[in-house]
Amino acid sequence: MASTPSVKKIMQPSEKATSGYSSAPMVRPSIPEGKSMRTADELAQATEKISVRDLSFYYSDNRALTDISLSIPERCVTAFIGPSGCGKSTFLRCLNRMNDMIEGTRVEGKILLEGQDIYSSKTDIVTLRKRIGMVFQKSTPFPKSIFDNVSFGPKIAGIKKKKDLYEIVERSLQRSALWDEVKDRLSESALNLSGGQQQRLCIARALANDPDILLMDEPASALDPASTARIEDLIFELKEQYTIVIVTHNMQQAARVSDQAAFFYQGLLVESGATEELFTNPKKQQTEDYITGRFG
Ligand SMILES: Nc1ncnc2c1ncn2[C@@H]1O[C@H](COP(=O)(O)OP(=O)(O)OP(=O)(O)O)[C@@H](O)[C@H]1O
Repeated sequence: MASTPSVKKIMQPSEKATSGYSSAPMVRPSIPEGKSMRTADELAQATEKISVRDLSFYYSDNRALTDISLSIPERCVTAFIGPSGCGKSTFLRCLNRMNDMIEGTRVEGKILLEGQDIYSSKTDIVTLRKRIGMVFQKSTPFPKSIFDNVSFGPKIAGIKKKKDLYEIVERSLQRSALWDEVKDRLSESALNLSGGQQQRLCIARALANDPDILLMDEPASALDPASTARIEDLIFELKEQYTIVIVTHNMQQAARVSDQAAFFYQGLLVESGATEELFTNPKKQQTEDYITGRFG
């Protein structure tokens, strides 16, 4: 007989003594001025790219996500925030079915991509993962040339002509803001690039598959401040063309790059909304406590 999944409860602020609360001064992340961040009204009017409905996710008998419902607007940046272990990465991986690769996992509920349930038996996973590219925390270039790294996906997809591949490589590297730095050394090993360049190469590799959604799991957490700033600028530029979902521990980063933010805690979506509002006037005390650094 299957055992009952464990259900985690939300910690109340009154339990702060044992829940990672800090006595450090509260610091609210500042919303940068002059950046074209979508307002709540604009988000409400944006086309819905992904609709998550009552999603629960299990690692064997352990429920890691409970009844998540969230709308992800097209051509906007949505940031998932929350303390370690709250389920941000698990949720991100649900969006392109990367969790399918982990044995014993199970999903309840629906994720609709432009109205089509990605967990339907009719979904072709290869096509889905081409449409929804992913960039990880640690850059993972193959030990091959810069050109081969970026052209890898298109080659697998059957594109053979050198000229076509070159065009894709050039376009992808331009979009990932790396072209000018590498155009004269495309045949050099990707492993010779700096950490920040390698991460932009991985973004180019994802873009080469011509996705319309990019999932990014802590894409800048291993980088120095200058490389982080480049990735953040890039995310801001890419949202003109792509729907972007980013997991970040860094509140300032979420405030700088995202239009919408979703705060998770212990597998629950506590609150989501326009970043500007969530960071200045959250509806829930828990959100306020987290974004001002009182716990987590
Ligand atoms: N492969 C796995 N097998 C079993 N349990 C897992 C697996 N990956 C994550 N979990 C569990 O699921 C829960 C959510 O983890 P997840 O990595 O999604 O959280 P997170 O918010 O992304 O954390 P972090 O910010 O530390 O990366 C945790 O309890 C974690 O232990």
